[in-house]
Amino acid sequence: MPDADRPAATHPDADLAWCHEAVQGVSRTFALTVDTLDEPMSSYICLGYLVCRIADTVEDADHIAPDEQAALLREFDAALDPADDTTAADFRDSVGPHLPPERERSEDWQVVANVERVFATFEGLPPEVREAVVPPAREMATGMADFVERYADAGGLRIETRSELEEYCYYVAGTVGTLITNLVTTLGNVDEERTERLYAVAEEFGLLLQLVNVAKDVHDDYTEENNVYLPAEWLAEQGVPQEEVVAPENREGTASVVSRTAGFARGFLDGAQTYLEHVPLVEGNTLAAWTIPYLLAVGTLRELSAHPERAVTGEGVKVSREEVFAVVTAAHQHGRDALPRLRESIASEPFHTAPSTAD
Ligand SMILES: CC(C)=CCC/C(C)=C/CC/C(C)=C/COP(=O)(O)OP(=O)(O)O
Repeated sequence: MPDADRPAATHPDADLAWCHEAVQGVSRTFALTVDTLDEPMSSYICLGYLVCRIADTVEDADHIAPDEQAALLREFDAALDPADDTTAADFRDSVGPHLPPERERSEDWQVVANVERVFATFEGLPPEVREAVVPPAREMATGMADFVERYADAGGLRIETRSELEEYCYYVAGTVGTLITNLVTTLGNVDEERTERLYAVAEEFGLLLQLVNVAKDVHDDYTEENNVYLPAEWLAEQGVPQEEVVAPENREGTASVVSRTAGFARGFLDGAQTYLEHVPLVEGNTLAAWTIPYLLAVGTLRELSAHPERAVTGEGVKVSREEVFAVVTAAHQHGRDALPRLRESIASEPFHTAPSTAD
């Protein structure tokens, strides 16, 4: 959207408050993160994430035909493009017929329905914030459109190889790493060497978090969204066709691919930790905000190793509420030097039962 056409938020404070409320409903990860950041970074990340989440909701919608989904994602990209006349209102008009009826609308779809409000609030942020968010958000939306088109005939995504899984994770989460890094490096006075170092590992942080989700959500991704992210080549080695990924007779075979995916994710832990060791704490950015998802990923990987089959049956793989609480508390209490010790402790046993939490 060109600058001249930028709508002013009519009730900026109420709109911003609405956006903060909305984040609490759509993402457990970002609910914690946004709460743990200080202002103004908290609002920058809140809006940046909501913009990305709209694309994600369209991409996950299996009630929309793939060609229509791809067209919506491309229109969303155009609405973000400063050089294009397409507006959030145009996108809202196009997505309108696909919105679930108001009473049945999930929080994700309420955010999509309120795209104009999200954009108006986003437009009220400083220009350098918008310039940090828009390119990665556009890369995400167009990457998602490409994937939806690639698998249009399959009815849902069917990742084939390890490298395709990595490519997919880059578009849906690596781009978020870039978005965060754009914000913390352009708003802070960060030297070139540190900036380069951060970009080199930001993508790995996103890949880590997304691969953990891929490994733990096998059942729901297939039954609720008709997507199989476990690579066909890995499943084939276990004799499992992608269409039978959650069939009871394939439980063991699929579980071993879940473990393999968790191992793949583990390979990105060092990169994510390097990010945490160097991320600049500027404009309300806090170390704890990013330490929390990192340590929760470590805990989820531990649970995945212990019970990979639970990702297949739908029983669910997650760290307990008590452990989340203990991790959040520890992330607030400790600095960068404690990261290796916290990681090691959480990798071996649930954190709230570990002796070191009583330190
Ligand atoms: C540099 C850096 C910090 C990179 C990390 C980038 C990042 C946070 C990517 C988001 C990936 C992700 C899987 C979020 C959680 O899922 P979700 O939002 O779908 O919701 P859930 O938490 O409810 O599963």
